[in-house]
Amino acid sequence: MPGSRKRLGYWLSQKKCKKLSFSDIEDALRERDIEPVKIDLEEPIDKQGPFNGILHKLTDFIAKAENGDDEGQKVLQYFESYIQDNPSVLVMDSIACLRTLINRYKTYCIINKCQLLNEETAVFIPPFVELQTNVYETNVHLLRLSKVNFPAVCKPVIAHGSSAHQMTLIFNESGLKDAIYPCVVQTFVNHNAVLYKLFALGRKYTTVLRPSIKNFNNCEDLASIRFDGGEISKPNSSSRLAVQDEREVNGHLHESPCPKILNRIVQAINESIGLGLFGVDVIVEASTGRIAIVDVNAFPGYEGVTDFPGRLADFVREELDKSSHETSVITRENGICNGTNDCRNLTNFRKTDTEKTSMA
Ligand SMILES: Nc1ncnc2c1ncn2[C@@H]1O[C@H](COP(=O)(O)OP(=O)(O)OP(=O)(O)O)[C@@H](O)[C@H]1O
Ligand SMILES: O=P(O)(O)O[C@H]1[C@H](O)[C@H](O)[C@H](OP(=O)(O)O)[C@@H](OP(=O)(O)O)[C@@H]1O
Ligand SMILES: [Mg+2]
Repeated sequence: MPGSRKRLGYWLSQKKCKKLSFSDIEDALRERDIEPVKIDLEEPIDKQGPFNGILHKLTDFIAKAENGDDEGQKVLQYFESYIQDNPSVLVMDSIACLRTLINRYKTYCIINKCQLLNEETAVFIPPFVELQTNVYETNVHLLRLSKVNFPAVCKPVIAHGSSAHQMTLIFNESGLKDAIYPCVVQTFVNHNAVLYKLFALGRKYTTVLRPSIKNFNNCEDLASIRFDGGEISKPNSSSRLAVQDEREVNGHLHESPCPKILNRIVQAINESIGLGLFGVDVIVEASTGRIAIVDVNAFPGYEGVTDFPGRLADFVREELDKSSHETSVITRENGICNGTNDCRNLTNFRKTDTEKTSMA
């Protein structure tokens, strides 16, 4: 029933709980009549329920499972079989959506199909290509075919996990020997070293300004540069790569992107990938003012979002209420279930891969 007391299972790493001050989130949830229960992944989940919803960040396990790791596969298997047996439990976010998101190439491809990306909105994804192995001639050919220009950023295909942020800036074709494979190579866009993080909860979001990589002009002869993609745009980044030389500034320095367009970007990603808790990293192309989407992150840090615990708790409450409303509508319309276990899933979080693709 919408408005009634709910039980929310959650699993976040200890590090993530600490970073988010999860005890504040627990208080905010309780204020909204939601009882948070930490899930022990080593015990059967059904014995820890019943749950109306589950909030989690299992991306590291998903990334490990993709790499064939036993622990990752086991955790996911248990989790997914629990969800299969309890389809009325709302999962924030669904494992299927996160599987897409941890692969940078798949994520870029899905967003690229959104109607939002056009000349009128001036939103784009910088040209990119997936390179599987270090075969120089093939890679040069693929790069040219995909219209990826130099400088370019080489990013690991898998976007989460320990080695997901090791990136290489390359300035010419011979730099391809320095990339770590498999990777996605993407044209580097000069943006005056400013990045905008859009921290989203469903369709609502907050914009936070961050440091970013400086401009590069006339740099065809530079040697490749390795960097940690996860560190450059942190609030207190101390990277020399993020220090903009005033002489290299192009166009207008701090032209903020139009909030209406940012709003549409968040909506498009919420719908096309089916995510509820996510961050979008955008930059403004210095020479044109166009907005480039360069990264989408699952359940990011939300650092800089005012009253994040309250906003997250409001979001969870709304989603749980929506979910129980949808469940009771199916019950009335089909007479197929009793409102507990038999209902089909309706929300974005639980769309199947086929449904998601057709929405893109
Ligand atoms: N196409 C691009 N053009 C210019 N700069 C870029 C581009 N792509 C990424 N960057 C820069 O590289 C940094 C890391 O890129 P990206 O966000 O894709 O990596 P990440 O490791 O997934 O980071 P995180 O997950 O912490 O957001 C960005 O913060 C931005 O400064
Ligand atoms: O500055 P933000 O909040 O974007 O930093 C995020 C980062 O973008 C990634 O989402 C990280 O997730 P992983 O790639 O899965 O490691 C987040 O790490 P986490 O430890 O908070 O989950 C960063 O906060
Ligand atoms: Mg990322």
